[in-house]
Amino acid sequence: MYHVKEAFYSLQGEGARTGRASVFCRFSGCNLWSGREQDRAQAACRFCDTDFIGTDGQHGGRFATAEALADHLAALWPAEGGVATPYVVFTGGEPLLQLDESLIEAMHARGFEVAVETNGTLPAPAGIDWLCVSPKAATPLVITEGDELKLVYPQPEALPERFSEFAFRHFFLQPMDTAVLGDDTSHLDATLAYCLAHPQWRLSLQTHKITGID
Ligand SMILES: C[S@@+](CC[C@H](N)C(=O)[O-])C[C@H]1O[C@@H](n2cnc3c(N)ncnc32)[C@H](O)[C@@H]1O
Ligand SMILES: Nc1nc2[nH]cc(C(=O)O)c2c(=O)[nH]1
Ligand code: SF4
Ligand SMILES: [Mg+2]
Repeated sequence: MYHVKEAFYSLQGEGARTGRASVFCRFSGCNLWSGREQDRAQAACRFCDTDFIGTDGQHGGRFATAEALADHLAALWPAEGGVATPYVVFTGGEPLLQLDESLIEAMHARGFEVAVETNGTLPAPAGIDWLCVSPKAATPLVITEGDELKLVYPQPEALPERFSEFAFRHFFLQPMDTAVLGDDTSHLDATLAYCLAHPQWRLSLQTHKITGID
């Protein structure tokens, strides 16, 4: 059974594929935080900007089979999609708690390219076309290669230097959004300064928050 908090059609807001039309599948649950505010201060990941509890969001639900979930997600891609390759982004919560080869194959069978946004602490199934790893604090990474490493910045326990030798095609720093923590500090200036001083790293802005799309 797959548990999906929400699914929606939008533009990828972050990283190297910013602006690309995407179906998002947000799985329920995470291995680094319960998702409850009272647990945040003790969690392994403490700055999460996302509600991933339950299955009650838009187009959320419980799906018994990979085929059923794949049909549900494929239906969110516009019928007049033209020549663009359909694209699905599996996120969460932590998608690698639930994503498996059957679901990836079912999306490929429907013509989709498959992207994943993961915290990198769990092994990835075969067949992923675009893998984005976003390391969290002191947690041990089991995925040390992929397409992009997108580090939320700053994290005193996860300095960029720790990851700069890993085998990723792109290295991004994304300013930590602390609004969800009731804090209006901007981490943009520090992120800009790091990227300017270390050209290996590129700036990733959460453009969906700037534009107000999903
Ligand atoms: C909500 S997470 C879900 C996927 C996966 N659990 C992970 O952490 O990569 C999606 C993306 O949002 C980023 N993110 C989460 N909270 C953020 C925040 N407060 N500011 C900036 N990026 C954040 C994560 O680092 C990750 O790249
Ligand atoms: N537009 C948009 N782009 C995104 N990229 C990663 C997201 C996520 O929450 O994983 C996300 C999201 O929630 N919305
Ligand atoms: S690992 Fe990802 S989903 Fe889990 S709490 Fe952190 S940012 Fe949120
Ligand atoms: Mg998000």
